Amino acid sequence: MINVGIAGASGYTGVELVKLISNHPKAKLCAVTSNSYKGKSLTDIFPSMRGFENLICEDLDIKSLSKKIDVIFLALPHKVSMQHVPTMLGNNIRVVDLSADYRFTDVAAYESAYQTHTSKDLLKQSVYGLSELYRDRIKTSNLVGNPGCYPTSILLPLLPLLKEGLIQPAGIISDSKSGVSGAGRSLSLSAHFCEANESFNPYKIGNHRHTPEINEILSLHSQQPVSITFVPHLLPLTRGMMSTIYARVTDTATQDKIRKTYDTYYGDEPFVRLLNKGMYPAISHVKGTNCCDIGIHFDETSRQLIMVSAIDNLLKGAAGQAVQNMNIMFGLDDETGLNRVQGPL
Ligand SMILES: NC(=O)C1=CN([C@@H]2O[C@H](COP(=O)(O)OP(=O)(O)OC[C@H]3O[C@@H](n4cnc5c(N)ncnc54)[C@H](OP(=O)(O)O)[C@@H]3O)[C@@H](O)[C@H]2O)C=CC1
Ligand SMILES: CC(=O)N[C@@H](CCC(=O)OP(=O)(O)O)C(=O)O
Repeated sequence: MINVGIAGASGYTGVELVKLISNHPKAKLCAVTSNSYKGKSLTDIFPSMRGFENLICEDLDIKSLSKKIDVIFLALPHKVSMQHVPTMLGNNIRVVDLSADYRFTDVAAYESAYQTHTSKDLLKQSVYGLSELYRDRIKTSNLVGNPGCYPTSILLPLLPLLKEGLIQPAGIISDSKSGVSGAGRSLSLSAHFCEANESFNPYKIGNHRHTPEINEILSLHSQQPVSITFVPHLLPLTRGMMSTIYARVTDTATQDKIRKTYDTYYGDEPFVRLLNKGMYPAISHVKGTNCCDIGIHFDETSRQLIMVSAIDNLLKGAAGQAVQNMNIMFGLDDETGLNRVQGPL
């Protein structure tokens, strides 16, 4: 059994982790932390947990946690994670961090999008947690920087084609949409029901903090630096995310080669589903699952490739992928504890 702690269990990704770990056949939920709900039980915060999981939220006290857990999920805001990670690793606790604090290898890129990094040395040691593409490094890692939700939806369709030289690194555009839970549980005006309901709008065009994360990973796998045009939108949905990505193909690309490349990379992957020609993803088809569905349209005449991906931002975009990474770190099959669909579809 893997003994698990969840820091930030009172948040949206935190409670998804609680649900997944409570149902995981090889993991035991041993500790949950929260500042504002310290001393309260999980059912006080989320009444839907009544009868399923009733742990009491405790302080994030690393000495006390280290006596009962092997691994911790940090469902905490950026900057808060990096205040705790060095001490956790020093106390032999393996870490999957859902914040952006350990996603970057380039300190300057992190600091340009977030804030001064207080444990820069660990960026060399941390592994980017895009499970399908970084599995070999995740296996032996003590510190995984779980990807952002938008980057997961964009990198999964793009990376195989970019690595195999089938799309041009210049001029990639992603038009992406997220449900409101992507903004977290603490109230922001744009997430207010009256603002988001029955509406649809782009935001942070040209200055979203996921752009440097996406560019860094794409550039690491490309012959030349990549600078993507990324336009996020807020959808009036609780959860779910879709990215429609436009790229020019290279001279060698054909429909057949594109499909074969996806088969090579994802044919054996349980959570990436390439749809047949003429079929496209829908948020309702991935909601409650850890899957990323990908549909493509290739126009031979214009040499334009359109990739459409859909994920559940709270699962493959956060808690589900984090559990997938824990499974990889502890030598389990990726699917362990993740092969069920949550909620009605
Ligand atoms: N929502 C999403 O779709 C995705 C989120 N992420 C990332 O996952 C992380 C968690 O996100 P999400 O669950 O949405 O956020 P929420 O705002 O819903 O939850 C944040 C959690 O952190 C705790 N927290 C806040 N401030 C502090 C602090 N100073 N010290 C200790 N704990 C604190 C909060 O509760 P309390 O005050 O009770 O301690 C709460 O449990 C973030 O880094 C986010 O960027 C990544 C991918 C997708
Ligand atoms: C709808 C919405 O507001 N989405 C968030 C997604 C951020 C997220 O959760 O990712 P990180 O972990 O990188 O912060 C946003 O655009 O900032």
